[in-house]
Amino acid sequence: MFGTKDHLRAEGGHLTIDGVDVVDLAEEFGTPLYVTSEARLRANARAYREAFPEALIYFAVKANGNLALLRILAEEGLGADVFSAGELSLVRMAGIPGEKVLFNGNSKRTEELKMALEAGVRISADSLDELLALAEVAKEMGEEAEVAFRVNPDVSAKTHPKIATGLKTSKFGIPWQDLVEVYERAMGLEGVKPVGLHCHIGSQILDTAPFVEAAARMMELAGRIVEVGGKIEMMDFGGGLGIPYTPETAAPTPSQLASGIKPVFEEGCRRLGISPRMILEPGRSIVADSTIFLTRVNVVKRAHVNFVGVDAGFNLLARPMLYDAYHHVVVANKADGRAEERYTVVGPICESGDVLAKDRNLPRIERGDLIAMLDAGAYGFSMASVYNGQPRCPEVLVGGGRAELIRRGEDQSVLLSGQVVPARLLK
Ligand SMILES: Cc1ncc(COP(=O)(O)O)c(C=O)c1O
Ligand SMILES: N[C@@H](CCCC[NH3+])C(=O)O
Repeated sequence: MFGTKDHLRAEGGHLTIDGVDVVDLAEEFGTPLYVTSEARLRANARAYREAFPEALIYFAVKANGNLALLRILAEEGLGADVFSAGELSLVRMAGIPGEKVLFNGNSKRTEELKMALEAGVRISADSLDELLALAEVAKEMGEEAEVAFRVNPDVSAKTHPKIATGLKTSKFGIPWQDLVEVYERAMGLEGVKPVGLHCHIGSQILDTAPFVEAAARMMELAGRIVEVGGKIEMMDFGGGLGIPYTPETAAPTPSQLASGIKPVFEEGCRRLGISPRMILEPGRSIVADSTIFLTRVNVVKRAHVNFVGVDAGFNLLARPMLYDAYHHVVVANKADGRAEERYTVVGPICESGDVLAKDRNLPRIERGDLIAMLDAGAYGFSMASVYNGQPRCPEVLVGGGRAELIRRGEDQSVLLSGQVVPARLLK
């Protein structure tokens, strides 16, 4: 019933996650609620480790920054791709060692460069300007920064335009035509040690061909760097593997991705006589399907369309609003009910775009029913906000047959957090 998601079942009319009834979870922890299957998260991490046994897998923390989940991924041997000082702090707290971290970013602050150097992590330079700034900072600190270079390979990832990152019009990376020149420049700079190349062509990519195309371009560039006497210790091919959000979608597995890019990498390395470490940076394909998002029905309004008003909106799950993204909907307390009516599920936020799911055929819905949105683990909570005065919800981990709170829900005090009212306005 749930495709390859064997952590989800319909049992006695209720949706269960790893054998735990989600209707009970909603009672115990309240709604809205993010619920993650530990078993599924570990299985996803292992699928990558098995498909790429000789590579380093760096989890993209932007997909999900929950400490308990990062700790599980650290236990599974994963490193991390971080995109800010904040994400770097999180992975260090989760126990991911500095040598398994790459600090990415297209516009890093000086303090972030310093923090990365202090933490001893490798840095991906996104531009010549940043490289020069980094060299200065490193010299001042008496350090040498190990630097990879983010390449813009000008490859179309065939995904939603807002999440394609490897086209020449994208803000990310150094145009591939300029790369060798920048690398050579770095070779002559004090304070930096160039160690390899990095790319990331986009997210939710459902075909291995763009990855293969980007890998070929990266190996071609590695060849040109070797020709000018440069060293290549790492080749990071980024993340981006998509997942089947809709029941009709097919997505490549990590092992299919490996069949596509490994031959290009290995053949290139042989030809060039180099032996860099391969790195991948998956986010979505590790965490998305491990997590469901639960939200309670407040109202059913029969109007031009049948609206189901729930207690969570795009403040807590922004993907449908931002990218017209599809998340499969299950009525969790009627999980094996027959589809009887067509509904549009909307949140409580004061914007017409606050639609979580459009035109879905579902069992008959009434106030109090529990809606589960599937595949919510990536870019779900991590993109949540308190817009419209809505504090963020709790997160729960299901593992070993029990459920544990892994993030407390916020109360309204979060809305006051950091606010200062000048005394003159308090009269
Ligand atoms: C540099 C970098 N690496 C890795 C990722 C992870 O991507 P995904 O979650 O699609 O695997 C991203 C996000 O797109 C990214 O910007
Ligand atoms: N936030 C996007 C993915 C962006 C990836 C970050 N470069 C999503 O939810 O699909």
